[in-house]
Amino acid sequence: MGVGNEMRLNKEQEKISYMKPSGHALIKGIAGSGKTTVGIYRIPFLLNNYCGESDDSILLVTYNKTLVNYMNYIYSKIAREYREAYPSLFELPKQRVKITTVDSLLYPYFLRGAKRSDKTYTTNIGNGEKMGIVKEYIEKLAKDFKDVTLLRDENAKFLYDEINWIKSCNYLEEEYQSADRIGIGRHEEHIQRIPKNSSTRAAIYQLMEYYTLEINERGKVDFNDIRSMALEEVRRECSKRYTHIIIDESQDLSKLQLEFIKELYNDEKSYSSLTFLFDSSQSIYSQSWLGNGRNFTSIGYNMVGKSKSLSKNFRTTTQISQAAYSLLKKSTEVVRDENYVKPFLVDKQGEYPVYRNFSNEREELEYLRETLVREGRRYNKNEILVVARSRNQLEIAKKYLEENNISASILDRDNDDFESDAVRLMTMHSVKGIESKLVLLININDGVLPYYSSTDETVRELEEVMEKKLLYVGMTRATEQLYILSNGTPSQFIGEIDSDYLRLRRETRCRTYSNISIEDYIFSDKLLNKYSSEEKIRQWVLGELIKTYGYPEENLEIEYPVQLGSKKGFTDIAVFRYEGSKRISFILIEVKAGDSDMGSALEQLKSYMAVTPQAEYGVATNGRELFIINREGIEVKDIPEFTLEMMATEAEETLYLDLRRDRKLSLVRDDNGSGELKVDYGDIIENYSKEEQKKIPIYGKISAGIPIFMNNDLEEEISLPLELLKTEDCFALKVKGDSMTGADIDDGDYVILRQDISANSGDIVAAALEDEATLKRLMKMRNSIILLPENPEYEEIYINEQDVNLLGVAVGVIKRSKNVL
Ligand SMILES: Nc1ncnc2c1ncn2[C@@H]1O[C@H](COP(=O)(O)OP(=O)(O)OP(=O)(O)O)[C@@H](O)[C@H]1O
Repeated sequence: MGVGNEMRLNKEQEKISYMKPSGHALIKGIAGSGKTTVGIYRIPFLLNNYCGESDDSILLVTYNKTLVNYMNYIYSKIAREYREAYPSLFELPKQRVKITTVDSLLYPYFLRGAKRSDKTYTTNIGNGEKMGIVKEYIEKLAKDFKDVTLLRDENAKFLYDEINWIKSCNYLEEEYQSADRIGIGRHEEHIQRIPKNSSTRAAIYQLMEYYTLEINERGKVDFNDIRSMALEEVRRECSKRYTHIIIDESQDLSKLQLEFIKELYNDEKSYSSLTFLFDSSQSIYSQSWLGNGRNFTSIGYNMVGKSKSLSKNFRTTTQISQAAYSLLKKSTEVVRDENYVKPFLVDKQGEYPVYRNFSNEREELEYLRETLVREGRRYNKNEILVVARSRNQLEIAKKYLEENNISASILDRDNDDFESDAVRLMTMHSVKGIESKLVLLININDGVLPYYSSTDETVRELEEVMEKKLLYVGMTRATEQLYILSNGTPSQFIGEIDSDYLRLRRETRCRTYSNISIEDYIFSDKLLNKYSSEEKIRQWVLGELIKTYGYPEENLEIEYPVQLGSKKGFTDIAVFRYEGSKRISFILIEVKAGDSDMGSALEQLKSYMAVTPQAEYGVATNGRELFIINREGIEVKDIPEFTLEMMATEAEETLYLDLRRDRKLSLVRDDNGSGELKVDYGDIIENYSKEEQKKIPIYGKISAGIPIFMNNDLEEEISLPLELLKTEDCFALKVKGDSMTGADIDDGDYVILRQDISANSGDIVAAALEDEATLKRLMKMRNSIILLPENPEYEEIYINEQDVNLLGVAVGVIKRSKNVL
């Protein structure tokens, strides 16, 4: 979570933060929905109201040291900022409140236990030594368990994970034999990782026992030994218990850790509380107990009637949320979890995530460097977070950046300087719970993500789900802008993110490359070689011109001839606009196959533009890289979107939704110089002379889906019959977003609004919310207003009547595309 000066808890969050404590409770919430926020805000509330006795105290606990550091950092920041406004709220007697990790609570008990048994242990055991022991005993056991094919050297890493898992669950052998592995065995069709009651499980259990004995004999312990010894010790005697415990990221705690926390809970007071903050979509460890689908009853709590959900992501922009959810949406393992919370989009306008693929690591690093320099103009270094799957990849990136004079620092459990003036680097696992304005996920390659610990198919299927959640965690860390980079073959998960939500460049509308099937090719009768890889790229570009930029097919041409001296050249695509009936090829596009060098493509493009004086823009792309230049050959952000003015005006036909009369009309503008407008009412066609029309101004975009900044720049004008507009003052806005699609209002349409400051229930209105504007259907309640989207993916906006600044009431819509109705 971050610190927003004006952050106010929403209703759901307020209810949870200030609810009367009554035993155990479950707060489920999607990434960024304010679970940690609620946890932190609940502390002063509990302290002031439910900590009356001298032994009462509060514990906020999680598994991850970095997150604890971060929570303390945020907590003290909030305390500082809000102390003046709410002196009582943040004046916390420190000794009554503890924010810490489970393991640091555990450790003293482990030490006490070791002392009691007169033993000294060291945790100094490296991965090499661990694997060595596992392999040694695999060999021994393979002789006794001849039918167990898993007992092979190459599965050592997997078997080691399994050992860890058994230990983290504190299982006896018969419990392990009947345990649902990874917890998703609840659904019959799900695979058991290893068959229950099998000799394979017997062998693994024995391997676990041998392994533990061996390391203990060497005077060493691993984390699970520490935890289980501590659990034994705390059960013998607990030295401090807490009246209120809040567990953040509870989905990722192991059973041992959860059992330990239970021992610290003083449930004897009438106002005691144990709160689990939980998100099944973010469980990223195989040892996670609850996050892998296990019911809370498995740790002794029945959550029926005790759970609440937070479903709005306040952290990321709508665009980043859409991309992140699209990754999880198709994963049945994730969405069928009984604790899965369906996310709702929050209107928070931003830019789409950028996805780039490079041929090698060096190119990717260079792009990372360039991006950091470019984005460094908008963000401080410590607002930038680079995230990779492994520590090793971070080391490589850090080295490269530092060689290029960009200070970078790897944040981990020992380094929690969130404010230092350096780009922050973190692994995907340690970044959980944390956020940053700009996030760059690097090395999202095949072989890196998903990472498999075994060649066993069933194991891989299960690990795949976890690895997908890991990418989801990474993506949902960005509050403003997200970049996803890969090199070589990209991770399979990239293809699972809906390409609608990815862009090749920031500030360019063009979506990332996606494969179009040959049956859907356009201009297919004109294609010389349908099967070429260049054609794939061209079809993707054509698709973008039509879907993203709104150009009708009539405004596009392929193999457009240009005269180069005595020779004829052919540009791959030309985009036209019309001035009256004059056709102007104002964008020329050169496409190349995926691995082509862009230098020569750019040269070719420039030569074509040089002999085509009307060409204002040139585009060159190979699907991976995209260059957009102007006539001077200088790179520009984007090509223009299609506008009605670009149509051939001799028969410009548009569709108009008359909202007042609920009818659809066709408008045809003649180009005989008279400016006459013909309106087809269905039963009658009327002609309107110029004098019978009214010019209305079109302002900058409004968001139907996403409130965006109002832009007062006058863009252009539109003429409509006076009869349709009546005498009122009207203006038009261009719609952006998809939250009103149920009312036939789509992205790129023009909505005609009557300037007004009052509206009736049921009207579609444009309203300004602070500096932002949004198009929604208005409903009046007693003292408040609900702004309703017409798309089930979006949530309604509740607002006090006096806070609504009405811009206008929609009277009609000019459709961008005439094919939609
Ligand atoms: N009501 C709100 N209004 C505006 N911003 C909010 C609100 N609630 C939370 N936020 C902000 O949203 C971000 C995410 O909050 P928080 O970290 O508490 O979510 P979380 O559910 O714990 O997320 P995750 O599980 O992804 O770590 C933070 O920046 C927080 O300040």
